Amino acid sequence: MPRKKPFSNKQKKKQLQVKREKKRGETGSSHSSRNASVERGPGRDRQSDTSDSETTDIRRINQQPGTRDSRYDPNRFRLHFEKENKEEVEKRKKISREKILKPVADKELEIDMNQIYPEDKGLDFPRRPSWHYNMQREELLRKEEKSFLEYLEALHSKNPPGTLSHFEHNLETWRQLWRVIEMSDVILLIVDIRHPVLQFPPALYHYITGELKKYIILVINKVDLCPAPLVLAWKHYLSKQFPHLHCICFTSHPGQPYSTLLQKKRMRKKVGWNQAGGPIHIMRACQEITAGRVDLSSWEKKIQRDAVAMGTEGEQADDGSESVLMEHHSDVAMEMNSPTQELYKDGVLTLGCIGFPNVGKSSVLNSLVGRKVVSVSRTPGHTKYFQTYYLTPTVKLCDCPGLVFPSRVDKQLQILAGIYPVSQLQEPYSSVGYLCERTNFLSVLKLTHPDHSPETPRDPNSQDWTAWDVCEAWAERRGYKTAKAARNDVYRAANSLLRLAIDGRLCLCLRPPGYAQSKDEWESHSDLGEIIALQGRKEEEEECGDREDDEGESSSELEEDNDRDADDDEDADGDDEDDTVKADKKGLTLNMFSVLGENECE
Ligand SMILES: Nc1nc2c(ncn2[C@@H]2O[C@H](COP(=O)(O)OP(=O)(O)OP(=O)(O)O)[C@@H](O)[C@H]2O)c(=O)[nH]1
Repeated sequence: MPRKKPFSNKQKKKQLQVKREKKRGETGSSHSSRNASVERGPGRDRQSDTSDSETTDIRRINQQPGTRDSRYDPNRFRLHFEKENKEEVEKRKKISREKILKPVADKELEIDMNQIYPEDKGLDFPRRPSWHYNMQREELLRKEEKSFLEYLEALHSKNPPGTLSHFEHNLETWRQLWRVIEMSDVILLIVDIRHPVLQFPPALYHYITGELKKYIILVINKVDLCPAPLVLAWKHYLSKQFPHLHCICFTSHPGQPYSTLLQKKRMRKKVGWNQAGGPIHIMRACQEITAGRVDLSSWEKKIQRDAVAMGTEGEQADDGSESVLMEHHSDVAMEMNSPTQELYKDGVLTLGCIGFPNVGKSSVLNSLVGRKVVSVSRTPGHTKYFQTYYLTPTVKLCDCPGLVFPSRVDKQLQILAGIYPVSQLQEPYSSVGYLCERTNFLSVLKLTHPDHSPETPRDPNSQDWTAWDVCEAWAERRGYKTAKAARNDVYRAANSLLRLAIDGRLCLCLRPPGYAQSKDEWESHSDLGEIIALQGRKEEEEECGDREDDEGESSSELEEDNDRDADDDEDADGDDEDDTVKADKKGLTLNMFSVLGENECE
């Protein structure tokens, strides 16, 4: 009898998952070829379902637990990124151990749009191929898949291996974008003020404003995380580059610069979502765009009501009891609308929130509504389905899952911008190195150099740091130890540092080209007061946050969160604070999404 092959639990799980997927396909439920994502590489023509497969060159991230509801697959819109070459990963690890970190010149933080999205590299995004109402479902799906393959081929023909950033390979998620763009009259494109050029694909701008002739309101979000002069400089740079944009600055957390996660949650619980800075500016931009074709007076009144309620402590701004949140689990592929359909249908303005993962789309939506209607998380790719919500009888909001467009940005910077779930990174150290070379990490983290090798003893006060040293010193400071050998858990420390950066607590802000020369001009600009007021700061506080001043919180404030550094849902069940406190009391890292594999690093 042949010997049985060893079969790991992981393999078993995968086998069961594949079986389940197959079964669903056979029963004719929503999981058939529509679920397919197309893969590049040796198996280029092959199509796969959403199950994990080690044989492909696409990595599927954010495995979600299955639900009893067999109508939809929670993993259908998982992030799909190209797998990284093993040797490349090992090489980067080695460099992180050996390369001495050197602060980069300020000039290097100035990033031009053309560096990220060079015009001649064909950095387009997948478009929905033409269709007509008489098409059969299967025919349409095949056509979309074929067109997606052609898109990938064209992209790779202009960009040699290793030059492209991580980008979304899940066709299902692109379909969600198509649908949201089709049904929206005005697009709210949301970017993070710390790195707006990364998240603003010019191809999308040209498609929406040029081909579809629709308007884009660029919501420059999280302005609480950047110094006001830099916010102004970015706003002017983007408006100049893209003249058809309506640029709006926004924050869901005004008045709380660099507050800890715990403070942020407590504050939100106390004051709710209706204290955001910016909804009125979005409303005014919409008034300008619609030019009286939609009656927006109900929205204006709502904002006034919210402002009054905010002044009356403890009062809930708007219970929104008449509004309904709809999750669209349906077959998006079959919901066909012409992208140039009649605008403002039935006198309703539909606003579509789109953007990269983690830029704060759901938070903007909650802030516009004035309370939590969609869930917010630090984990990128949290929003799974597009969701619609009536803000008022004449204003409909639509939240789209985050999408990563192809670009030529460094993967290290992409990770710091929060597009990749940190707990699932194969190699976090090079991103830590990237961060440290661009921030004043030593003064913020107050680290002591580890004297980590008896063969090459180093001066503990040495300024020669490698990325690995930083992680080791942070592990030592936070008491992160490996379970087996009780050595410093460097991987966990690296994850923790990256999360601090993504949350904006160790702040890395890019700058528009020429910022260093024109800094004085921005610091005395007449619009500065408006931005500072939006941030909820006082003028004298404004100095902080710049690289040469302070990159974030003090080391003790960073520690206040006490290990709360997992990829967690910020407001799961709306009862986040209690969970946090419980976790803090126990001194444990509570990973509500242990399924994400966070604990694997321990
Ligand atoms: N400091 C600060 N943080 C913010 C702001 N808006 C959102 N965040 C944080 O950014 C993270 C992501 O927010 P979400 O609203 O879930 O982002 P999203 O774009 O919907 O993310 P996906 O679901 O991945 O597409 C959360 O940790 C939020 O607390 C803001 O204005 N300021």
